[in-house]
Amino acid sequence: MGSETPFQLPVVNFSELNIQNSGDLIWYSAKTVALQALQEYGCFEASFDKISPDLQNSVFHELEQLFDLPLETKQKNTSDRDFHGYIGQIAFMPLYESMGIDAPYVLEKVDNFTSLMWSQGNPKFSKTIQTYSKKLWELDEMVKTMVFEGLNLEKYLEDHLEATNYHLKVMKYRVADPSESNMGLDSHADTSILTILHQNGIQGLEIRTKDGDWITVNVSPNSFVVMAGESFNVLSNGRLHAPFHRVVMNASKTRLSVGLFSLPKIGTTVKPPKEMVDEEHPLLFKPFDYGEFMEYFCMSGVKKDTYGLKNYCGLLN
Ligand SMILES: O=C(O)CCC(=O)C(=O)O
Ligand SMILES: [Fe+2]
Repeated sequence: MGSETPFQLPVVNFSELNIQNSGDLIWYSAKTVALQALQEYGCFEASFDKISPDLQNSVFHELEQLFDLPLETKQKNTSDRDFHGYIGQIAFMPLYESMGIDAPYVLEKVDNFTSLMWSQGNPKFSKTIQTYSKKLWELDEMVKTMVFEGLNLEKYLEDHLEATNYHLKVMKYRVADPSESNMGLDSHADTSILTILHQNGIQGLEIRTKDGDWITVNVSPNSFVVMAGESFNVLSNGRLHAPFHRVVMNASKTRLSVGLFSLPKIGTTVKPPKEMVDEEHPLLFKPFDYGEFMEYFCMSGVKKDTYGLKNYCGLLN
């Protein structure tokens, strides 16, 4: 394991794009690259100057302050949903800590989180995270518009977006002690529809290709990694690849990262539109409910290098 060849993911520039101009040639060429990359690698690098370097610096500055809070404070970030609250102090991944905020583009939601962390409030934190999340959300919608257009599923897009929830996860990976493993986060595929990742300039993300090789993703400064999760794999009836990925901490500085996860709303049935199923593409999954799947997923224990959703509702297991 771990051939770790330096590798450049396909890059898509979203800076000049907006959904209103989806008839333009630049939209079309960006869409072609994005869709191909999601099919081949399950991810691509996105540049998006609507999130300026200044805003990025502010986000990571605020996150430094957040992770510097006492553990008892950070542990006030609880959730009735698995994996949505504080995660950390885990024996087999000691470098990792994370916290989560649902619907992070809603100021009130971020404020609720902020007031748990700082009893006197912290308007700067709230506003920075909300502004940033709203822009990430725009990027998420552009990517989904491209995928739905590219797969001729435009007529389903609106309902699909309506049936989606968003969760922002903020993460910290500390530097490993000499006696510790440098594995920051073990290999997994996201269960989300799409995940948009962003880091503080410290590398560490690795992706497993369809051939099983691990590649180090050197993300350019100011760029994002857009990645398909298993829910998109199901929705596209296998067309989009959900890559296994992990974080390896070879850096000598703390790595901070952020992920905007889009997730199917609990109580909605996820299944591919009928256009995705034909003789050449037999149905690969039973329809599923994300909430019921998560219950199964947590009960059965998260297993390294295993597709949870495929295990749960795959028809060809
Ligand atoms: O920190 C990263 O870049 C990756 C995080 C990740 O894969 C996850 O939270 O699912
Ligand atoms: Fe992930």
